[in-house]
Amino acid sequence: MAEKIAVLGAGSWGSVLANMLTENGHNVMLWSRNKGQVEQLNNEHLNPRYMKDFVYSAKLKATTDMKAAVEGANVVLIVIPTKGLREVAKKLNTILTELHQKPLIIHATKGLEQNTYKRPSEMLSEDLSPENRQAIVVLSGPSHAEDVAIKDMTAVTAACEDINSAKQAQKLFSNSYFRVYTNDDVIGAEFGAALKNIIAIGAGAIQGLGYHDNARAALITRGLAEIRRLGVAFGANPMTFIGLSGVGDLVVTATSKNSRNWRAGYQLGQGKKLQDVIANMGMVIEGVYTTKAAYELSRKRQVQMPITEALYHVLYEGEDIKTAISQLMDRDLTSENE
Ligand SMILES: NC(=O)C1=CN([C@@H]2O[C@H](COP(=O)(O)OP(=O)(O)OC[C@H]3O[C@@H](n4cnc5c(N)ncnc54)[C@H](OP(=O)(O)O)[C@@H]3O)[C@@H](O)[C@H]2O)C=CC1
Ligand SMILES: O=C(CO)COP(=O)(O)O
Repeated sequence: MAEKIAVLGAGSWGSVLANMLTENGHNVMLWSRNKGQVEQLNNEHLNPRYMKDFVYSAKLKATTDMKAAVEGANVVLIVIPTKGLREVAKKLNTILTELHQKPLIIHATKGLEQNTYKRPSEMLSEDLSPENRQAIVVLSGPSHAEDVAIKDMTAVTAACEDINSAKQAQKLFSNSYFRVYTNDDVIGAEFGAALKNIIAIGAGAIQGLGYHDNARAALITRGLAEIRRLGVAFGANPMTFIGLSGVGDLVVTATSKNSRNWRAGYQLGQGKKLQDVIANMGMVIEGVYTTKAAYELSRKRQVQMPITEALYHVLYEGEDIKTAISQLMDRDLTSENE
């Protein structure tokens, strides 16, 4: 059944998901705060800053007016970086109160909030009043916008404690090249999504330094161990970390040149300065901020996250990457399952 869907956020992922939902037959309105971008999407079906050379469906409509986007929508998909999520959620909450609407909320944000260490669904459940929303579903998994845009085969997870809402999201997004599984473990899905970006920066960095396949496999595997440790400490199901929103997303992000986090790490490994890498990316590098939040959270909770800690010292205290790697390798020898 065709649904009316508002998509908030027209960056690489929001715009490609909006396009896919349009092609799935839904009535989609894409919201962006950027007037020029909206005009170009509506008139030329292009969004070159975020998806160079990709031509969007002529049926996809965009607007800078959030109220117009949301009016009549029974689903709101939020695809905003962690840093801007509360600002957008608060604005949405005011609009939903005015419109007396109660849509299903789906989000695709991958990160943890600075200082509070909250997951995106926790932020949304605080800023969107219960009378203005149904359940909150997390859409997560190995899904670079660039691959979905060219209809490459992709599989992701729709996670929600309310499994019927997860199933609703599953139906909306699924098609011949995009397969959605359900999961009821929101905590695991969101920790996996946020923390894999840290390891992806690390994987890029070691490749930028000239290390090879063994090093990357070691980093991914031991990265997964510490992602799982932190997630489980907060109540995640350990099985979720061997699923799409865990190892799946970790593998794609830590091995793909499409990954903003991997590319950032690669440039750092080649000696570029963090501020220059951020300035030149032109898109969000969530892992830079998640590294700080996860490092602080792991210390507070007394969970061992040696790779995250090493990257924190590199990104925030200016430690030389080679020194950080030596320190990681020289730690006391230990058992794999600790
Ligand atoms: N790119 C991908 O392949 C995937 C990304 N994700 C996740 O999705 C989220 C979004 O990523 P992505 O699309 O890549 O990000 P981009 O950097 O490509 O785009 C971010 C979008 O969010 C908008 N935005 C940022 N802050 C605000 C704000 N305060 N108010 C209104 N709009 C805002 C930007 O608007 P403006 O242009 O005006 O700055 C832009 O449209 C991230 O958490 C990311 O980890 C998840 C899966 C895949
Ligand atoms: O989450 C993603 C793919 O699943 C996108 O990762 P990047 O932000 O590193 O490009």
